[in-house]
Amino acid sequence: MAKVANQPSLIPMPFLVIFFVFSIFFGFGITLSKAVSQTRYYKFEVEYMFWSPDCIENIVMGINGTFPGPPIRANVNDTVVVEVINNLSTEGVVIHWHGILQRGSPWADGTASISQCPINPGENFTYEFKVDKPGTYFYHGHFGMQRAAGLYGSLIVDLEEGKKEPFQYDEEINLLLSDWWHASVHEQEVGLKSNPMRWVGEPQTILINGTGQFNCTSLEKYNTSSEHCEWKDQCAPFVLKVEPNKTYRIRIASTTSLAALNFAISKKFHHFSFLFQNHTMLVVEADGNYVQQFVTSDIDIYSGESYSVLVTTNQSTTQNYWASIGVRGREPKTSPALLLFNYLPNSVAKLPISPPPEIPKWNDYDRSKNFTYRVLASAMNTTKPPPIFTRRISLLNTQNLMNGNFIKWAINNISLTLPSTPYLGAIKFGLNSTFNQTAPPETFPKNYNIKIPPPNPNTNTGNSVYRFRSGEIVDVILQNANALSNNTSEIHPWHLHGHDFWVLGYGEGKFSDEDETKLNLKNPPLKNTVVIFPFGWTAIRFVADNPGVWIFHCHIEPHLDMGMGVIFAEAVEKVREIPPYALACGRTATPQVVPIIPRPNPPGLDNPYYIIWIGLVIFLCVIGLCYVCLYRIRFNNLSWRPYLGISESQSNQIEFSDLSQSNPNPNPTHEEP
Ligand SMILES: O=C1O[C@H]([C@@H](O)CO)C(O)=C1O
Repeated sequence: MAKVANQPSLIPMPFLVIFFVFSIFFGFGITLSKAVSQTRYYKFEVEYMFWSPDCIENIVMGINGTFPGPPIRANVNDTVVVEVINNLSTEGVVIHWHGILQRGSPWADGTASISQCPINPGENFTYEFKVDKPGTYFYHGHFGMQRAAGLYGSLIVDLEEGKKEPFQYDEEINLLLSDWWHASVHEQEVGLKSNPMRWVGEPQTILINGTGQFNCTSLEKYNTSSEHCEWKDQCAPFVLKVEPNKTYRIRIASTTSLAALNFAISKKFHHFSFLFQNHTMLVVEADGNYVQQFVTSDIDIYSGESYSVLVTTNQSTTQNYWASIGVRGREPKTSPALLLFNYLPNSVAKLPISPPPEIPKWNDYDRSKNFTYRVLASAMNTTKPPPIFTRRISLLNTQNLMNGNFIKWAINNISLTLPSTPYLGAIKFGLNSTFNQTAPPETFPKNYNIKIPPPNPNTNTGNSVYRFRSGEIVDVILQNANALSNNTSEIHPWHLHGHDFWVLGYGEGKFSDEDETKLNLKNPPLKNTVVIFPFGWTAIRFVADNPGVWIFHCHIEPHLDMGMGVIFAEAVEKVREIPPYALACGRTATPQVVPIIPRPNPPGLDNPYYIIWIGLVIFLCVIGLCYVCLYRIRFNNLSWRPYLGISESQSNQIEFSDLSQSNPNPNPTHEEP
């Protein structure tokens, strides 16, 4: 009788066990990660439409028939897919996702001439990007002055489900602030390019989530019995219905074309303070990064910035209260917008007994600096700046003349004019003739006097690029200077695409060696937009670790239009796929019909429950398979033997050593004694 040998396995046992365990983790890992991260699909049809943002009928650039565009909301690690359909009759369009870093998707940054070609009228383009950081963001047009035309909306990224913010609140309110002109952006743009230049002037109205009231004091507006101010839907006064003794997270983002704003919630230190409200704000987030929390009665917010503040409704419940939003940094000609905190169950018609909080004086720069300098990184922000830089670029901001007459803004005496071929494609494919290959200046003359108008008021225009190797640690010193008029220097909020940067410091006058020693490497805030104050400097640091082409520019829309920006190209050789339609213009256009980027999977597949089921089925199958293998091996039910050409009965007679033979004898003659 043949001795039953220890059963060998076709697949060694340890391997099977590893495979088994790995399958479980892998199956579950995929299932869970898919279940928690989703793809959020949006379809945006961009069109001009009649609208009355401030009760005066005008034309706005709306999305899906609404102004501002629909809010986008996603969780960290989600993928956002936005199909943009251009329904404008005669203009191209692009949409930039402000504050989203676009790691691995530089083509989706939505910047005309930089990351892509404008989407032609009647055509569409699908943006697809991952949101990897929680925070308060927004999106807006980035072609010509389409942001000023009203092409914007908010974009909020929440933490992954189940994760908690490091602060507590009961409810959330989302405010997107903007400014509004009655002159069309076409008129504004032609004015800026004319000789003599026709400046856009101050905005007519400040809008809160797209509504404001022109030429009608907001107080009148809130008085529902006022005959002077018609109460129309599209410009209804902004009312925040709040419940007493709750904490609200107010997300505030500014997409203004020009105005620096102040959001004031209370009036401090007044003799009759018992008459006034004393709401306070606790600042907790800036540009999608947690900050060292501090209490304030008002915040300054520059175009391109965002904040989250916590407000507790702890005032007398018998009243309603005002908050005001007014202009800072430029002599205001625009009345502040008002916002009513309607303490429920009070009627909305109950006007507050305390007057609206006053906006600080527009040119009280010390106050502005005091606020801005308080924004520092929270101790929780573990990303510290590298201690040294490997490259420093000093950018002198001047207002200047071009060809003797045209007014421009210039950086190191170059006023940016964008090329027709997007840089991303041009650099990736080595199309050197599409833009100036001479490197732009890394600095400006040491003896430049920033206190006087440019001595040689004659700027060049240009489109050259600062190129960075992967991993370079870049410091940029933004140096402000006197504009064309004597004793004038303006505020500029600078925004960098593709990165957050550390704000290492601000200072007065010209940046010096002494300033260098005072830079903050301990807790500099991470931001995507930072201000330079008049006649001052601001120092930032970032690591060039995001392959792509990114614009760094003044977020004042007319200033960018007048050339106030530079182009950073980072390790473009590492950029992988660029959808062909993104490059279907200029020298990157191909002669044949360019396919439009295929639509991703139908939304149903991304339903998390569906994915859970698929994952579960795969998991059960793997378990079943492993079980069958292990069972058969363990209990000698060797039904796989036929695959080796062995019958079940014969197989029982085989010694362990026989299996080492490559072709076991089908008619064994040898028997155990
Ligand atoms: O760029 C600008 O031009 C005008 C003014 O300087 C010339 O009219 C202004 O206020 C700006 O910010």
